[in-house]
Amino acid sequence: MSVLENCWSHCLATLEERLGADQFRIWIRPLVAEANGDALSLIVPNQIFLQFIRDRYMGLIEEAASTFFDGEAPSIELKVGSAARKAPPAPQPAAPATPAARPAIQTIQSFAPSAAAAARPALAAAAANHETTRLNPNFTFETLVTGKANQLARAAAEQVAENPGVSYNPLFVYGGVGLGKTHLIQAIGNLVHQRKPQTKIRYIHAEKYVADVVKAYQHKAFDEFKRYYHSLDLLLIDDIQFFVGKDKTQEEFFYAFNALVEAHKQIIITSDRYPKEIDGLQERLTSRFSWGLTVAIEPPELEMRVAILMKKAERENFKLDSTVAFFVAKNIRSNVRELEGALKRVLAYARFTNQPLTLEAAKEALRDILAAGNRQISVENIQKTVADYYKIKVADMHSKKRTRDIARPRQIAMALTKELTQMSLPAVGEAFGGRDHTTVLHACRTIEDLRQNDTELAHQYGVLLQMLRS
Ligand SMILES: Nc1ncnc2c1ncn2[C@@H]1O[C@H](COP(=O)(O)OP(=O)(O)OP(=O)(O)O)[C@@H](O)[C@H]1O
Repeated sequence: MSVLENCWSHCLATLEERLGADQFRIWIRPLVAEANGDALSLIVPNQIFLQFIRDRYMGLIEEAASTFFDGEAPSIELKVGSAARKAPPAPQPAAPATPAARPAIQTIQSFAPSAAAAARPALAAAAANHETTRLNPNFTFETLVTGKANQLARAAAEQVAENPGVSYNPLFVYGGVGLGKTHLIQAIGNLVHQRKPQTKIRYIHAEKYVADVVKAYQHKAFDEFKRYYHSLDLLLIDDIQFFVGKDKTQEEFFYAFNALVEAHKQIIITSDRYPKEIDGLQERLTSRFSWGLTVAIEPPELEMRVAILMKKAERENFKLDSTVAFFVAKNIRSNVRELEGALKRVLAYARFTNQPLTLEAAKEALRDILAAGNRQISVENIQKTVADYYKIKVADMHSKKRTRDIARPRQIAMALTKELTQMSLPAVGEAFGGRDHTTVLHACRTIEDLRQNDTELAHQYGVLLQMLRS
């Protein structure tokens, strides 16, 4: 191996660690390195790729190369060429699980009704419902794409799956609609089940838990209800905000929570909000929720959205062109569920019309969604949404006031406008009381920095993004 080849191997190892497996596989692995005199040429498959690598990853590549040469990076050039691997090597499509190997849907242990309970028809029906408790076998860590938006949450989840009941109890995962909370916590359930099939795991949506409490109440079967829930090893409870206003449910859950945590059994909870923001949950519950670890899942950034699209397309045995993936990811920014919906639509369009999946075909397939999206997001809409959220006046978006409680929301609104509209910096400045474009740039940079370093602000920004895109 030449020195430059060695250097590239070093870069690959560093980048894989820094970027995570999915982004690495999609963006870095297709690059082919060639020594070109003293320079290192990286051959990329197409112009879009080239631009993307230059914008997003060149800094990291140069940094990695310079650590190899103790601070003296070789010159690195990007070239489009046929030597590059045309596409990320497609993983083997998941082999269809044979019933004997693994059932398509895995049934997890549930409580067995007592003879007396079974004799009561409604409770027997409730018990039968428990029998159908399911974890989705597709919701695994392998199928979960990782990026900045969820890497902390994933790391915590993996640790909990390694050592349930030990590291963080409860693990509380929060984030907006369709960002992968259910996927993540079911991945924990699936991994624990795979490693220790005898573990008593229960995944339940909070609404279903409420219904179970109601049934136990109607049939005076609280002892059985308690026996069942208090005997679990791992309880995954999804969308706990549905407990709001349900006092009896909250009381029962409080007992279950205490019993399980005392016995070092693991509880994992999701919600669309930070625990203390869930109005209508008893204080004794919200305070317990922060005993363990609370982690957020944020809306995915562009690279992660592209990675998700590529991965989902691969699972459908479809080789998605990166230009098309980019186009979809740039335009569908609200959440992963919608991204999946858009991908299905694009794939279906190509299949039905029997056309190759070109950029034009993708534009056509998503025409109405894009038109609706573009209609909704205007600077006025952003200013109003942000002002309402922070309880300030819309007029403050245009005013000269500089107090933090007004200036910060205004900076957030400017950053959102830059992100969600096609407006130029001067146009954004104009819309915010005739400010200079440098003020807008400063606002965007400040908010970008705060999003990296201030989790509360990052969460608020994520919520606003979702509100504006929905
Ligand atoms: N990082 C990711 N990688 C791959 N797929 C993802 C990712 N995040 C979300 N998804 C997919 O997006 C879809 C929606 O995710 P999920 O249901 O877990 O969201 P959620 O946050 O629980 O939503 P809700 O708030 O509506 O309950 C699922 O099909 C899931 O597999």
